[in-house]
Amino acid sequence: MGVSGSGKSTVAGDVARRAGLPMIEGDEMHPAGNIAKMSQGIPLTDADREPWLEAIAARIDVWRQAGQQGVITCSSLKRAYRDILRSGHTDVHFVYLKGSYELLLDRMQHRKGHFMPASLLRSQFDTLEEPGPDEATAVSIDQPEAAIVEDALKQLNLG
Ligand SMILES: Nc1ncnc2c1ncn2[C@@H]1O[C@H](COP(=O)(O)OP(=O)(O)OP(=O)(O)O)[C@@H](O)[C@H]1O
Ligand SMILES: O=C(O)[C@H](O)[C@@H](O)[C@H](O)[C@H](O)CO
Repeated sequence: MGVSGSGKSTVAGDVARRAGLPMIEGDEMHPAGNIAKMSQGIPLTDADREPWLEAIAARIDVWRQAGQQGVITCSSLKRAYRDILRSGHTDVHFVYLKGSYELLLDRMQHRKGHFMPASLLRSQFDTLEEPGPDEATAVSIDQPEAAIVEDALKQLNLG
């Protein structure tokens, strides 16, 4: 979890590979209307995000029912969103990729070919309810990718 540009896709891909787990890109589960909105620089509302979060929770439940683990990326900005993803279970572990607005803006401005404009970063931070240690383990993104991945694997007891 983390705001746009925090490295969810990058880190989740590495973590999944290292741990031998399947990985799903949460952004690919957005309804088309959500992608269209973000592409136009319009922030999503709670109502826009709800069906998307429900779809991700359902996908997690498929893994749960199969007795399998997996890695899935999702911004998960508010506690209420994380509640939807947990859906009352204690087996959903969040890794919060934490970084400053300035660092993220720089990364988003240098990223090519992504639908999310850097202009939406401010609203991502405005929406973000940072998870406390009761909800997630935070990993600083102000370090090389490999170090972030090591931290995440350790926090998840996968390393
Ligand atoms: N540790 C890092 N150091 C430097 N650049 C990084 C690091 N991690 C990711 N990046 C770069 O930052 C950008 C954002 O990363 P990425 O696309 O993985 O973020 P994201 O959270 O999945 O974004 P979004 O939610 O918007 O899809 C990419 O260009 C990526 O290459
Ligand atoms: O909750 C949200 O506003 C969205 O999930 C965004 O965070 C994007 O999907 C994603 O991060 C793309 O950049």
